[in-house]
Amino acid sequence: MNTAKSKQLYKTACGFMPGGVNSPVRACKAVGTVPLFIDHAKGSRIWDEDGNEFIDYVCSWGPNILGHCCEPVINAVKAACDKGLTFGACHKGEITLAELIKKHFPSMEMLRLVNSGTEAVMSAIRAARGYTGRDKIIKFEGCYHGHSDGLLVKAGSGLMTQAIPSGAGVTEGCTKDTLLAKYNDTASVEKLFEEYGNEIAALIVEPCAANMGVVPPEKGFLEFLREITKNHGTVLIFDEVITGFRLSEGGASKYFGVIPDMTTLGKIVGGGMPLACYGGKLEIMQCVAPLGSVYQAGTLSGNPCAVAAGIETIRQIESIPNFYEELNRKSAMIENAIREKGLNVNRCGSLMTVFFNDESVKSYDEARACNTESYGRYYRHMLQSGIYTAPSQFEAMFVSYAHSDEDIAKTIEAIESYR
Ligand SMILES: Cc1ncc(COP(=O)(O)O)c(C=O)c1O
Ligand SMILES: N[C@H](C=O)CCC(=O)O
Repeated sequence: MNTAKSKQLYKTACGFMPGGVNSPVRACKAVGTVPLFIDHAKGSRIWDEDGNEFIDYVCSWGPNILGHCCEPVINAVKAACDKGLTFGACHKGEITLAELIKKHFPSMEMLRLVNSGTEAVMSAIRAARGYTGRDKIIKFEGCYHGHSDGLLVKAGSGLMTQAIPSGAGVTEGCTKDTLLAKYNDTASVEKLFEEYGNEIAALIVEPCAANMGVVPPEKGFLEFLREITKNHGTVLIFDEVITGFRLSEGGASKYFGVIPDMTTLGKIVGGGMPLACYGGKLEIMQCVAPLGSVYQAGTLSGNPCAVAAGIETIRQIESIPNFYEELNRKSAMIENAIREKGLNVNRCGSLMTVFFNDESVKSYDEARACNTESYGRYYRHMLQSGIYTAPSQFEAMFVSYAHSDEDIAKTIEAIESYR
């Protein structure tokens, strides 16, 4: 495979951007390659600057559940662009999108549109603190909730890939109220509530962890979190930036049947544009300015072009019969091929990760114990076979509706030929 142009572009990019990238997970150091520079994409496929074609399972880290360049979404964005890129003022689309979100996430009684998952989570936590008048929060090791200061402690995603335990540049003051629990370990949560019970404003969790690789919640874990937070007056926040509109149209909350107090959404809800949101119980959201004194704002929040992409993406999902069943069917075929190869895999709906570990992975420690060199070898093999997957052991593989049976067959062939 010729990647000369990507290599040259990468060299140039390194002179302008840290590590040549605008988000660390894109750097491919962990898998022993340089990043591919993407020229264009369509459906299930992406093409790099050297003209190489790949079946894409990164899907922009989740948003492209309909595949790339879904025509109705592109047309909706074009129409919105024609009317103006940004107003910094109210417009009808915001209401339409909010209605659609609330229809599928009824526990988001009121919500606010923002520009990124990081902002959504940061704002949800601020609202929870304002509402409860408490300072402390619980997060789980290996969960990633964006790059706001207080959450960069034993976080997943790029921090796990680069083995950064807690981000430099984050003051002790910012993280002193962040308590750490272990995913799928109820005792670790109980211990924190015994010690800090009435000081804990919020517990935030990825309801299906996908930033230490995919680690689904064990049976009863989310129900336990619901119960213990309720008993202590702590706000339960489901960070559904990845799982929202992915596991079901009502996200992980509907999929697992557990209702949080607050939810954060990103990725799919913006249809590939910079848009995210947070919301939840009315009495919590009423604390947000201008109704209340929890301040949160954004020049580009509710951007009309991003809102148009979000609306059309949700409408497309709604209009396709058996949408999630189809995603599940295709994902199960890939999962089976990985298992038949004797490799370890975790799957939840259309999210999955091949783990290079002999044991099944249920926790951050088990994920960390994986052989990342072997993952790198697997990644390079898949890439050479025309399959583009996450360049890190600690990320998810995303299956989209645009992946055809032929794509799946080609992917399975690539898995089967892995030695
Ligand atoms: C679960 C989760 N929460 C929050 C974020 C932060 O979102 P963003 O990258 O849009 O800031 C991400 C991904 O980046 C995520 O996977
Ligand atoms: N794991 C991250 C989000 O899901 C990947 C996106 C990024 O940080 O660039």
